[in-house]
Amino acid sequence: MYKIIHDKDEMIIRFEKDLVDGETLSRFLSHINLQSMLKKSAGGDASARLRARSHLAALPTGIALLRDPSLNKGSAFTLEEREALGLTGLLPPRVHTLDEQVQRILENLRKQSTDIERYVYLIALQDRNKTLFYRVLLDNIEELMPIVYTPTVGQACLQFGHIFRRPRGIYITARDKGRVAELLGNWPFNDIKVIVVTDGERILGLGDLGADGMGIPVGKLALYSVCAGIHPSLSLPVTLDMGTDNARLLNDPLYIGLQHPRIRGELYDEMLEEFILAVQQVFPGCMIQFEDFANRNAFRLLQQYRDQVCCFNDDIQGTAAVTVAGIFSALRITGGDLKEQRFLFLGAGEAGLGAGELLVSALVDAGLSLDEARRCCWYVDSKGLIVKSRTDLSGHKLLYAHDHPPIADFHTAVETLKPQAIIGVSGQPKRFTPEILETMARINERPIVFSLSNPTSKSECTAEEAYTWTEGRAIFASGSPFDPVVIKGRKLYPSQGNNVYIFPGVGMGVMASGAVRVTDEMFLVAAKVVAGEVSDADLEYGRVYPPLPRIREVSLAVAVAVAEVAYREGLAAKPKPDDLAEYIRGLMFEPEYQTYI
Ligand SMILES: NC(=O)C1=CN([C@@H]2O[C@H](COP(=O)(O)OP(=O)(O)OC[C@H]3O[C@@H](n4cnc5c(N)ncnc54)[C@H](OP(=O)(O)O)[C@@H]3O)[C@@H](O)[C@H]2O)C=CC1
Ligand SMILES: CC(=O)C(=O)O
Ligand SMILES: [Mg+2]
Repeated sequence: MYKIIHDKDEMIIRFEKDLVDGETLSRFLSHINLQSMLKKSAGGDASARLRARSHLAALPTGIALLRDPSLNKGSAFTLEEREALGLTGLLPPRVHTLDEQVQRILENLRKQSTDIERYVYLIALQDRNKTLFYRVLLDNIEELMPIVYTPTVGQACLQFGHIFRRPRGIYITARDKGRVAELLGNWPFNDIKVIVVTDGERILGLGDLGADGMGIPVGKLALYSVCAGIHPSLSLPVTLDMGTDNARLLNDPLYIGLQHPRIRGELYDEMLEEFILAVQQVFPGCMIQFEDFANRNAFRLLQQYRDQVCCFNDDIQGTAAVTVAGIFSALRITGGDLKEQRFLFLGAGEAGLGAGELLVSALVDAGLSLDEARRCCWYVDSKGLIVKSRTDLSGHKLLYAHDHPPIADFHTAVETLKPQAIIGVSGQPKRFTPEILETMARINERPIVFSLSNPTSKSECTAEEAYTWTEGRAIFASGSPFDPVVIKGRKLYPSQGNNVYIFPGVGMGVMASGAVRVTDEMFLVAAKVVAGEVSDADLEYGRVYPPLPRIREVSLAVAVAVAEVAYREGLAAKPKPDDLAEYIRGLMFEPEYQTYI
């Protein structure tokens, strides 16, 4: 796509006419840190010419080039590149292809004896050679997503300070008050389109892991690049280290965060506000994804900022979309009418109430009144069934407090309410007991059982339990992956009901259209698109989500639909391309080596 001619006084980069769009160009230029020196050619077409004095030289050379993970190709540098870029002698003589390098990585990875070792190995690869890292992940997504994401990322966060090698992303603490913009400005890339930010207080279902929660934004952003092709240089993981109330971390000499109790109240809110404003200033137009904040902050931060800046909460909105998508697919198996379903959630937090809200939108779309739609959704929280007579309810829970006698436990709620679907989002393992599953199977020909809590150790039941206690009739999805299960000689394929089907595509759709807000409508269309990508053959295997190897196509379809919403709702800052799908496809990062010479 581009060619670099390099002599001792100047460097010229010529972009082939019409092959390079502004986004690719700026991405490339931000790599080489010379964006300010770009001069468009007189015709203003897609060709561009850059001149720079050699002391500002573009590509690093020699060891510095090998140490730059965005540009490094390792043994794949050609002999010409080695000569021109001062690499001759610094690499073993044999030139390898990207495919051969992938083979080497897989061989080594599979030799590791534990998943956490595989995690450390992959993160080290990300530190060395991003192209190779993303190639390996993209081509082996089913095998490797459980390593860079749930469940292994959970284990990594539990011991983050102990496996820590190199920093990644930006850490912001309360002692940085007044200079958050300056910290963001320290990031080497200035064209950031997506930030995933956490304060580490509710990492998966593992609770408060403080700054050790950084593994989550890092993992989510790797998936933005793998699943939706958002170029890695366009995203930034951020941890707001507001302290931790985790006694183990407060006493751990290897903990990476500040060892003080969690900051609450005014100072916390001021830090959040400063961060949000700093992002607008340093990375205008950047989308912010709130991730794994505790319930007490998640809803109110979303409420506060969703109409002010381009942001969303993945645990509330992303999870909602993937849950609704799974329900749409499951109904194709049961033949049920959405309007006649009763959904019983175990857990009435971010994931549960977010899913309820989106289900209600879908039910209203299907013709129910708001009240009727809400009556389809029932919740059991840590204190029992949510009903009108309870006096301890607040916020969104009140919307689902139906007129019904109190029920203390989930099994009795299942027996009494006879739901078609039970959805576990409690972060509490093993709550879908054999008795509950048997009851679901007695009530329903094809019971819908979604056990969405992460990581695997927190799942409300395993795939094997779900199938065993329902005689293989359950339509089962889980937040973390489970292997297929053979029941009575039949192989059943559980699906992974995880917001990874949603957030990468949403981010790409927002970026492509320049959407200035992220709306609920975007999540509803995302749910419909994901459900629409499930084939009849998938359903026959028992899958309610598309197979992971199709995730790029699925994310592309989500991105197109989300961008369409942005254009329709007047939220898009960019002109609409004639062919939106082709345009977005063109933005997608392919992990391939560029030819430097
Ligand atoms: N698959 C996916 O894509 C996603 C999965 N999740 C998972 O969902 C889980 C919950 O996350 P989130 O909603 O954000 O957490 P929250 O803390 O917001 O909510 C947890 C809910 O579970 C309830 N709960 C806790 N213990 C029990 C119990 N013993 N019986 C019944 N209910 C109980 C809580 O009750 P109370 O309100 O009374 O405190 C609360 O309503 C986590 O494991 C997370 O990993 C989250 C996002 C995405
Ligand atoms: C998947 C996810 O976002 C969670 O478990 O928090
Ligand atoms: Mg999350």
